Amino acid sequence: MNLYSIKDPSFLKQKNDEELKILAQDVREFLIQSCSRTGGHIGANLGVVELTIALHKHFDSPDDRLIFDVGHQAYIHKILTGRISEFETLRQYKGLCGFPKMRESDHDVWEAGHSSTSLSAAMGIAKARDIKGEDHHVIPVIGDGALTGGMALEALNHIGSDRTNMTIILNDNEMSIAPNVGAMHNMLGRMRTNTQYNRVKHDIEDFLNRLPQVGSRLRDMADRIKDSMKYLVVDGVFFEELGIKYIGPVDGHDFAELSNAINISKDYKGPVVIHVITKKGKGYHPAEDDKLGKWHGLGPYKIDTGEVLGSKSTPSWSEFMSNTVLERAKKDERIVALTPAMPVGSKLTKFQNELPERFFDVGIAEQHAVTMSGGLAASGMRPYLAIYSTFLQRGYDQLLHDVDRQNLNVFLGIDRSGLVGADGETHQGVFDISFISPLPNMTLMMPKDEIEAEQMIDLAFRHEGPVALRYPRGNIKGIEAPAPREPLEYGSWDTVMEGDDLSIISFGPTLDLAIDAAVALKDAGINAGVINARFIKPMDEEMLQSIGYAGKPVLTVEETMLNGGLGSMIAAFMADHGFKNGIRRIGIDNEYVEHGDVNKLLEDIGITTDNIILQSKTLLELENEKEIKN
Ligand SMILES: Cc1ncc(C[n+]2csc(CCOP(=O)(O)OP(=O)(O)O)c2C)c(N)n1
Ligand SMILES: CC(=O)[C@@H](O)[C@H](O)COP(=O)(O)O
Ligand SMILES: [Mg+2]
Repeated sequence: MNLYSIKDPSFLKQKNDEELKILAQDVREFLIQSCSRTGGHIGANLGVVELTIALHKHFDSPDDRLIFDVGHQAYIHKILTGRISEFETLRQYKGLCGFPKMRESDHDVWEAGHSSTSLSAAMGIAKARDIKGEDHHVIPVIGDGALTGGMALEALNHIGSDRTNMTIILNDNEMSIAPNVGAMHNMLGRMRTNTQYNRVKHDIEDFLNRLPQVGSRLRDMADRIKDSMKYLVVDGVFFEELGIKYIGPVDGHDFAELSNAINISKDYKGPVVIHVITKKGKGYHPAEDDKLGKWHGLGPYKIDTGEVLGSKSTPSWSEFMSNTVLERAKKDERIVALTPAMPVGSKLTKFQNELPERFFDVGIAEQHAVTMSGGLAASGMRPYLAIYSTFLQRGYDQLLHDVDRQNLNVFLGIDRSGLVGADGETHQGVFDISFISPLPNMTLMMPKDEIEAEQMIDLAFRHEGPVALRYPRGNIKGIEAPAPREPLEYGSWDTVMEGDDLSIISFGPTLDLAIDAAVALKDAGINAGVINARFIKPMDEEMLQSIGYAGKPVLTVEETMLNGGLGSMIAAFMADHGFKNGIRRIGIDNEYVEHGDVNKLLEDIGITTDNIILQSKTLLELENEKEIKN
């Protein structure tokens, strides 16, 4: 069929299974073609083509509420709700979002990007339905990876005890981004292979139903036999014991099985989980055969070979960090590495292969990862926890209460610090400075290049107390065979360009923009100094005092939120010490930054060389006006 003619999912009601199969084929073909040009979460989406079609056929979205966990697998949902023509702009600046987005469609009733939120959201939506006396279905769709997240378990605990009516779709493809891990994953594996329990249970139910006159004592006895069967034939009937009816396992690529399971669930009063077995990457060989998680989400690729396009000149920051830590770990047995489900993104697979006994992928469990790092440190180990800036948000209390408060030697590698681009609002790594800097014992750094990063790694493993090192998405500079540098002086900033007219203070990738601006300003007769504020906490107070006494205006440049960023800390320092220097700050002002090419986003925000030049000039003009008035 012409997929471009789809306006909403209502057409599915008339389709039989054979027609749905053809539709699924067309959708797959479209996804493979379209994502080869734009990139995106192709593997996850190819796995849920039939499932999403079946959900839209049997439920009535948007009255019935489909809630996609993480939301990276909602492309088919977007196609079926009339958004196919926007796929050429997927994850691009001002284009279609890679996750559900309420402003795009009424069918997107919940937004996400972070994992394991769907069940709590579903509980809230279902409770509101019940309080308001409404009558619609609530259908959270959660993956086996997302089920390893603590929030999902907290929600199940509530849903099961409350017996709230909803249909939970558990999409089990045995993969998180990497192969899934953990006891929950092992348990699902046993359920997947154990169809015996369901068959026996079904046979008994069938038998009882066919005997309408059966006496209550006989029925009670049969029910007890049926209940005890689960202990005999299944390792753990986790969901049923929680009070959630379990239907499955269901072949997630078979429309008849899916329809049957969904229809049973619709008649049931109370919570139901349908355990759907799918194959990530289904229908496209490179993605289907992927055991490493590369095809979970990626950039444009060549369809015939599966080759990922785009040149890679230097190693990524993640690769550099993980490999440098690995080299140190080979010499220091106290060093262990942890990741909450991101061994692929954080490039820790080499560490995992070479030192498996000192590597922990704990699943999507940021809170656990942070506190476990604390536990390791409390016992004399030197844990390195690689964690994306955006996902560290979920481990904040653990960072504060468990790690920082106890002043433990945990080394956080804060991956994807700064703007990340295509994933957008939910994933920009721009809040960590604001939430980490108030923690009294924390050291927070960001290097300007990999040489400085090496010095910081060295410092982090020697330092007593928690240390966080931010590094961006993207690649290192590839500096050739540098001379070994002196160890970093703790808390010291570095003057990279002298200049008396004003000080431009920056760190990390934006430092280069500041240097370019200062060079251009020199040509315009303005003597701008540039300072590398490589320690965000503690700040170099000696240097700030000297700037303060010199009365130099200050321009700060950072790819983070202004509220709580370095600029605001410098402004507070100046005010607290009675300095009246003029200060301007460049950074992100009180808004969420959407998806798109990082350079375009930086331009929108004003984190550019041109704007640094402009703001420097404005700052100096304002200072001159101030002087004239005085
Ligand atoms: C809190 C949080 N941690 C980590 C991630 C990164 N992440 C995105 S999808 C994903 C795997 C999810 O696996 P699953 O739920 O099984 O979905 P699948 O991709 O297999 O369909 C991970 C780890 C995230 N989005 N949110
Ligand atoms: C959906 C999700 O959270 C991840 O798949 C994320 O998109 C990975 O981002 P990177 O590509 O930066 O590793
Ligand atoms: Mg999965």
